[in-house]
Amino acid sequence: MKILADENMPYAEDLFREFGEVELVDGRSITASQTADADILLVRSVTKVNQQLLANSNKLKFVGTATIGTDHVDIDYLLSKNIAFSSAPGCNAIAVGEFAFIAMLELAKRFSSPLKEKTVGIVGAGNTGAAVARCLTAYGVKVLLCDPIKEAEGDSRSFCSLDDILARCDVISLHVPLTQNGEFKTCYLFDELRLNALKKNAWLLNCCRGEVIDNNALIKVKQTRPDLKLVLDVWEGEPFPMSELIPLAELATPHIAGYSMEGKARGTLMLYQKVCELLNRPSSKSITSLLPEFMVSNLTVNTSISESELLRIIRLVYDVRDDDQKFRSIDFVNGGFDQMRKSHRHRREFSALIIESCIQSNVSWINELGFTGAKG
Ligand SMILES: NC(=O)C1=CN([C@@H]2O[C@H](COP(=O)(O)OP(=O)(O)OC[C@H]3O[C@@H](n4cnc5c(N)ncnc54)[C@H](O)[C@@H]3O)[C@@H](O)[C@H]2O)C=CC1
Ligand SMILES: O=C(O)C(=O)[C@H](O)COP(=O)(O)O
Repeated sequence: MKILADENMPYAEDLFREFGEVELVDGRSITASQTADADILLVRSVTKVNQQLLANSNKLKFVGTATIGTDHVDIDYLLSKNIAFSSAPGCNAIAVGEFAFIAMLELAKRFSSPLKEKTVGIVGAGNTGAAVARCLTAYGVKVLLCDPIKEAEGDSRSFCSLDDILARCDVISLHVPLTQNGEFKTCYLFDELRLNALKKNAWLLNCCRGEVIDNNALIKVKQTRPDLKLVLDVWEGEPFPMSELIPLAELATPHIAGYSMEGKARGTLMLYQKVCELLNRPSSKSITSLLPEFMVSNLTVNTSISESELLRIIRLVYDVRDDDQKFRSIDFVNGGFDQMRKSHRHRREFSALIIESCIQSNVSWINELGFTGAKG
């Protein structure tokens, strides 16, 4: 059996070699001739999986994307060809949630404007949106949710309209899939009108898909609204973001909000489990067996923790400023965006750090944030 996998999919060889020969390829430039003799195709968000790519793929039984988003896959085409498909829902939701929370703490410090005093609006209350909300709620920040689809489905959480979010929130974080049609389409959900409706001094974070914000409109609005602060992890036209937009963002990164080692491992593992199911084979692997040891094991906190101290602890696990700084210096024309993503293997989730607190009042919120509590 031949398994063709994106080379930017950690642990693909370790997990899939039990099924046959694993060939690693550049996902961005994968061709129809490469997929022609594949039985299993494993991709990430940079591969457009469609009729053109699969024109000669007569043996293909399964396509898996180790991502949450599926806007790069023509799922109807796969269905029509009887090719099984799976994405990895939720695999990197914790990573995105922590990334957005960390970015908010960084802005709070940079502008001496405490996060705890803000109201944060989350647009899209699925796996990633809920993960951000979990961090914020654990930390005691007021959160409003906007998700008309979940609301219509009868989800028991309370929801606001997008207009409400725009009017009431100091911080807005976007967590919707990219959709081109329908009543709730998200392409250019944030157009010039909505961008101009943001509250004075608002912070806008985009960790979902670049096209959810009209990037040209964002450049235009930002020119007359220096009060707005932007965190942009995703960009229209990746891997070539608009060069004028990058300096306008406080934090700018190359679509790596979901790139924790844990998130990537979970994504690959979820596809491995799907293939086991498809082939009727037992799945024996777990993510702990895949992950390397974290550089710090235990941390003991002796006092109550201020916001800037929390950020100092978090920077031990992941310092987003490093990625921001590197991003601003990469050579976009010569593949810098993808290179930075491929070599991104340093980030861990909060759970990698075991925190013991001598102060009882710290314990529950530290654990709710996702850090691991010390055992007895
Ligand atoms: N930057 C990164 O590295 C990553 C980006 N993503 C992106 O984030 C997106 C969301 O991921 P999840 O939260 O896991 O997906 P999800 O499917 O769990 O949740 C998305 C939510 O958005 C809601 N929604 C759809 N249209 C909406 C609209 N017009 N207004 C408000 N809510 C709307 C849906 O009802 C759903 O509850 C993915 O589709 C992917 O494109 C996901 C992971 C990593
Ligand atoms: O899961 C998603 O959806 C994402 O956006 C991924 O985190 C993006 O990673 P790549 O698939 O582009 O490596």
